[in-house]
Amino acid sequence: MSNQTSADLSSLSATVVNVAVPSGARSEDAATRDSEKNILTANQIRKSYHIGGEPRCVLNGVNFYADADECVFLSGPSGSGKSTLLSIMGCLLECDSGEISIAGQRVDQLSVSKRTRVRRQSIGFVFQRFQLIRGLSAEDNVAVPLTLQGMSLAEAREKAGELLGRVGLSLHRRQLPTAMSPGQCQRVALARAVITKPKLLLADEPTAALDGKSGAEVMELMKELVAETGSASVIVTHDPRILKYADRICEIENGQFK
Ligand SMILES: Nc1ncnc2c1ncn2[C@@H]1O[C@H](COP(=O)(O)OP(=O)(O)OP(=O)(O)O)[C@@H](O)[C@H]1O
Repeated sequence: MSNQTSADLSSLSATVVNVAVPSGARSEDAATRDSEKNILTANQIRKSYHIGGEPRCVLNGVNFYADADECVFLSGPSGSGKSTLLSIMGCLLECDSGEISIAGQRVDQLSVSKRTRVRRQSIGFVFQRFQLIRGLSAEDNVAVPLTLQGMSLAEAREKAGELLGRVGLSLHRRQLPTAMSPGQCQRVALARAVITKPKLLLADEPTAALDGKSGAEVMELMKELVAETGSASVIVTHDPRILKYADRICEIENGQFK
């Protein structure tokens, strides 16, 4: 993620107050929620990094949830642990302790290979810098997750082509990412993230590298595509321009949600 200025952060906080987006991350209020809608639950997540042989606690007993049809923003100062939490929830990084459930399945105790399977089947990722494969066309980038699930390349390409049409890139199917604009690249990355209809979409600063118009287009498409599958989305962002897309904002500080 980019290093954002404190001005950006105060702007985000100020807007939180102004638009009155619900805040809060706690899973203790589960009794008041519809458990059938729950997609992601994280309970008492702890994570330390060892720096110079010394442990440094980044997440100190974090609780979090995201439900179907919900877009939750994660905010907080630089270094507060947002990306770490996102990586743990995305089965990319192991926590030291705590429980994570995705679509009703505990994932924190799974073997690496089983967590990889959960990731491929249930989670889509969007990154700030797109992370497209440079040597593959837009269509093949989007087809990759389907082929990893066992679909033939021909069928995967057909579905990828259809989805690229949905995100306004039907004329760019055969183009390499290096020949596309940042906004177009992020739309390809979004298509790649949702092509398997994942239950959970995780995005790390998806609009930070985009101008306002491209960022809004990506967010509109993300909301539209995620709504079709009833997925939950969790977005780490410092970008006050996209605040209106949040259903709930959770602010992390000193290893815990405020
Ligand atoms: N692999 C690692 N090894 C050691 N320390 C790490 C590692 N990854 C992250 N950290 C440290 O953990 C803390 C939290 O990092 P993280 O990237 O999760 O924060 P963040 O809130 O996403 O920050 P930013 O908004 O600046 O991207 C930071 O102090 C960072 O330097």
